[in-house]
Amino acid sequence: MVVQVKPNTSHSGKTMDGTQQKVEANILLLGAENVGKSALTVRFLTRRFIGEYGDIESIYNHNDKIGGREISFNIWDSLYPQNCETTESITEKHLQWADGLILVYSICDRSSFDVVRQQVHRIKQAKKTSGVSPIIIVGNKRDLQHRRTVSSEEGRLLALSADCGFFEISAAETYHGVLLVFHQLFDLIREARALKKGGIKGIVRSVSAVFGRKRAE
Ligand SMILES: Nc1nc2c(ncn2[C@@H]2O[C@H](COP(=O)(O)OP(=O)(O)OP(=O)(O)O)[C@@H](O)[C@H]2O)c(=O)[nH]1
Repeated sequence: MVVQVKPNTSHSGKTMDGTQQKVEANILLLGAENVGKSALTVRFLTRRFIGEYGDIESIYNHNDKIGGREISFNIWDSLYPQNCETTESITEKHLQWADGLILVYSICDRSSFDVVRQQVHRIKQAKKTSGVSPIIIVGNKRDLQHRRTVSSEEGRLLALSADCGFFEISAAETYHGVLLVFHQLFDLIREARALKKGGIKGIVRSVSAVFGRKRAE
């Protein structure tokens, strides 16, 4: 299926009358086939796990509220090419579009963990000059402990060494873990934007906005 990609025009801020504008965040899901990329996406969109998803590559839109603010998520559920041993499937187009990335492997499929390792490496190489968008690595299918071939420690270490976030979840069992992944990624995107906009001052402003809000609640 052909995916139409609009240029990345995500922005945030206030409208002329001072009201908060909707914030947009483009999120790209990558990872080998069969790891649960569609399951994660559908869980986030509908709170449901439906079991079988078919091979459809799509960009979905989902509106959410975080800390009282309207967020418009555009979620690109990508397909990993069959019989492809390389990571050439990640194009500049993917990376330019994405404000943040979720790299998914299955805890019971070691080769899918290797794919994520290669993809992280490739993304870091490609974005060396323009700055890397935040990445969260997700070990999915946590419910299948008896078939585990990738330890939590290995996942955590990979994330640590590549400066990525890390979660182990089961899209099949819980909605909450999936929600945490998307919300944490959104926080990282906001930090990255603040840093781009105003250097360290931007981050301080963004942190104090969070604490200010927390105190008010
Ligand atoms: N046990 C278990 N099965 C899962 C979980 N998440 C997904 N699955 C199953 O894994 C299979 C693949 O899930 P998909 O979401 O289609 O995986 P995908 O990564 O989108 O696969 P491609 O479309 O081939 O890229 C399906 O049979 C799902 O039901 C999970 O957390 N636990």
